[in-house]
Amino acid sequence: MPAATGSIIRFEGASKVFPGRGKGAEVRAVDEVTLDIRTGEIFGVIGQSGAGKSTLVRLINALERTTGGDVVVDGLSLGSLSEARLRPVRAGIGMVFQQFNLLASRTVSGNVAYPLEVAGWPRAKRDARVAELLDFVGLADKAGVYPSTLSGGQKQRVGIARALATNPRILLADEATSALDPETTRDVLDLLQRVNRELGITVVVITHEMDVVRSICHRVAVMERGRVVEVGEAYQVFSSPRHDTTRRFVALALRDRPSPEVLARLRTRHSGHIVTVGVDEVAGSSAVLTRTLREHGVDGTVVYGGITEVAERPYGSLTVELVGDGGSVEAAVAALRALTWVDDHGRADA
Ligand SMILES: Nc1ncnc2c1ncn2[C@@H]1O[C@H](COP(=O)(O)OP(=O)(O)OP(=O)(O)O)[C@@H](O)[C@H]1O
Repeated sequence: MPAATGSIIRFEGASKVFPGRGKGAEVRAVDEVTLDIRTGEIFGVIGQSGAGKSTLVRLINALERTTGGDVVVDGLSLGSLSEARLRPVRAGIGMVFQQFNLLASRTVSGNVAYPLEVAGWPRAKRDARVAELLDFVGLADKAGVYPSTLSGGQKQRVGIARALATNPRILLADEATSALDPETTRDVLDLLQRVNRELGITVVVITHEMDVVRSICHRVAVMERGRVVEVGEAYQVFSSPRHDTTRRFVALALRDRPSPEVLARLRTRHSGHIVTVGVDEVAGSSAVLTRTLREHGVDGTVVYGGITEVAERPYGSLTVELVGDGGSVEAAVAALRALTWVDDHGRADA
């Protein structure tokens, strides 16, 4: 993880209230959010549709202005800045969108060059920068083609190259992978990770998929109805979610724990004592599990589960059928409990 030092973006009781449409009530899209995003990190904002994620992120580049509180970017309080003084702040922030927003009438190079033209870069400098960016995103051979001929993943790479053109310190990615298939999503997430690591750019990722957070985010905020209901290190939030909304997102991303239906099927196939055991960096690995069972003379058969990576650290659970004599299974379960969390499903006939 890059060294995350001071905060580059700070929400200070920031609110955005939209007037009601027609006779409808006003919408508190962002409701008194206080939050720090640190220099050099990949920060995720997750929440269901309508939670206020897009609005929160649009407050960072002042595409939306706060109606209460403030947002401080690089030490500048946006609430007090005029439109003219916001311009250089916006130039230091790149943005990529779910629908790519490429100009169909321009080639790939033309799209990437666009913000440089707007910023008044001379032709030769512009061409060199575009070549460098296309090389970085792996599209040097597509410079002269039009966006309509590109795949979704390639379009998003162009979007990222364009967003990086003017050397921003911050990149905002609003559901950047939501229109992509899983394999292409992985490629684009890898690219965002390189943007962060190799260029030192702070990346803010908005998503409704915890899998995106699991793959690349260092820290995450969970939003619900305009509020941040949980914030922390991605690993911490995955391993001990405190809010119900967070728990639902985590369960969807990991899919490692057996549902009641799966458990019922497991019982028809396995008559022994079934437990689900947490596997994480602190509590050790599946090797610790195996050793503990061996020490108690208990046989363990993995019947369900999965171990994945959260923020590049191991995390998951294994559901195991335990078979042993006398009280050995109970003793083994007690020993496991001392190491990690254990969900004891018992025996089918218990
Ligand atoms: N310009 C606007 N005028 C009125 N209401 C708005 C406006 N923009 C957003 N909203 C409302 O603010 C709330 C939050 O919207 P926002 O788009 O920020 O949520 P989101 O979490 O990004 O959801 P999604 O993923 O569906 O975009 C929603 O109820 C939305 O209808």
